[in-house]
Amino acid sequence: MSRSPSLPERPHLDLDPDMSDAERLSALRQHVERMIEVNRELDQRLQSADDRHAELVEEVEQMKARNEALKTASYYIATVEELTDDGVIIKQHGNNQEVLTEFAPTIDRDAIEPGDRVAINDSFAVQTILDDETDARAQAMEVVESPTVTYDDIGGIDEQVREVREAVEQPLENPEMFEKVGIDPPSGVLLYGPPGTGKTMLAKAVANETNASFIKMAGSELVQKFIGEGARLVRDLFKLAAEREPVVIFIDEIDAVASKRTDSKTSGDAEVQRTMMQLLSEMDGFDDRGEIRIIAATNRFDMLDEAILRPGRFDRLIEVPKPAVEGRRRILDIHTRDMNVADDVDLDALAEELDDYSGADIASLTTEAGMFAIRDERTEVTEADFEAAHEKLANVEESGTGPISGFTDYQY
Ligand SMILES: Nc1ncnc2c1ncn2[C@@H]1O[C@H](COP(=O)(O)OP(=O)(O)OP(=O)(O)O)[C@@H](O)[C@H]1O
Repeated sequence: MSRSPSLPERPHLDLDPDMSDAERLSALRQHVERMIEVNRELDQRLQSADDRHAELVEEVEQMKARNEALKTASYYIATVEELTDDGVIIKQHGNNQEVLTEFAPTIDRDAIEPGDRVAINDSFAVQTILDDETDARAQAMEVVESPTVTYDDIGGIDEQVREVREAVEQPLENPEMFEKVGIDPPSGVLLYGPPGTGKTMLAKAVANETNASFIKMAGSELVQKFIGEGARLVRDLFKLAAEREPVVIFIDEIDAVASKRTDSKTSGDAEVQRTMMQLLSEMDGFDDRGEIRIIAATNRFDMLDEAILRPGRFDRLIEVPKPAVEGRRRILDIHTRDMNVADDVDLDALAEELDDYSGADIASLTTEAGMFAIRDERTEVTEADFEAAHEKLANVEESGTGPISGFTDYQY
C-alpha cells in the first residue's frame, strides 16, 4: 500500500517580548497567512481523499454486483445481434427468441460487438461475454491432426475392420473406382455394439491409414453439456471438416441426438430434434462429399430413429460385437506386447476364461495385472497377477457396476 505524504507542518508563532507592536502585528499577519496556506493544502488533501473514497465505494459496488451475478444459479447463452441506443438486441440459443435487453453494470459496453456470444440471466440481462476459451466449438470437438492408432492395434474384429476400410478408405483413396463402376460410395458408416469394443479405435485407425484428420463429437455432450447449441455445433462440425479435408468425422453416442421421437413435447426433446434435423440436413446437403467421411457409433441401436438410417445418410451398418475367444486372445496379445510377462502366464487359457469381456475390459485387466506386480515391487507380471486382476474385475462386476465397462443388457 502506498503511504500518504506527511501532513504539512503546523506553523509556529514565535513572539519575542521585546518586539514592538508593529513587529508583533507583522509576525501575526505572516502567521495567519501561513495558517491559511496550510489550511488550503489540507483542504486539497481532503478533497483527493474524498475522491479516492468515492472510487473505492464504486469498486466495492461493482464487486458486489459481480458477486451477485456469479451467485445467480445458471445462465442462458445468447448471441448479440445489434447494439442500439435503447440497449442490446440478443438472440437466445435454443428458442431463438429475440430480446431487447441491458448489460449488467460490470460489462463494458464498448467491448461488445454483434456476433459475440454472451451469458444472460433469468431477466435476460447480459452478465458475461464468453471468450474463446469458453467457446463451445473448441470444447465440443476433439480434433486429432494425425491419429496414431493402427489396424494392428485392434484385435478380434477383422471382418469389421475390412468392412470399414471398404466403406471409408476406398472412397477416399480410390474415388474414381466408384465413378467408373457408377455407384455412390456409402454416405455414412454406423458402428453399433456394446461399449469398449473398439469402435472409436476403428474410426481413428481409418483416419490414420488415409492420412486424414479425425474430428470427434459426442452426441451426449451436444444435448447435455451444450444445451441450446446442438444444431449450431453440428453446423460448425461440418464447416470445420470442410476446412480440414481429408477428414474422418466421428460422432460417438449418436443415439443421444438421433433417438426415436417420443410423444413428450418438452423443450429438451425439441432441442434434440433440432440437433438431429441439422445433422440430417448436413448429410443430405453433402452430395459432393469430397474427402470427408462420416462414422457414427452407438451402443443403443434399438433407440435410433430410422430417419438417420435412410440411403444417403448412415447407410452402411456394421455391428461391432464383443470378441469371441480367438479375438480375446488377439486383444490380450496386443495389450501385453509391451509388458514384461512371465513365462508361466498362459494367455490361451486366460482368453478362454474372459467370457463376455470387451476389448476395453481386457485392456483394464492387463493394466490391473501390471499394477499388482508394481505393488509387489516386481517388474515381471505373473500368472498370479492376472488371476488377481481377473478376480478384482469380477468383483466389480458382481458389485453391480456391470462388467468393467458398465455394459449390461443393452439391446443393440
Ligand atoms: N478390439 C479391440 N482391440 C484392442 N483394444 C481394444 C479393442 N476394443 C477396445 N479396446 C481397448 O479399449 C479402449 C476403448 O475402446 P474404444 O474407445 O475404441 O471403444 P468403443 O467401442 O468406442 O467404446 P464406447 O462405445 O464406450 O465409446 C481402447 O483404447 C483399447 O485400449
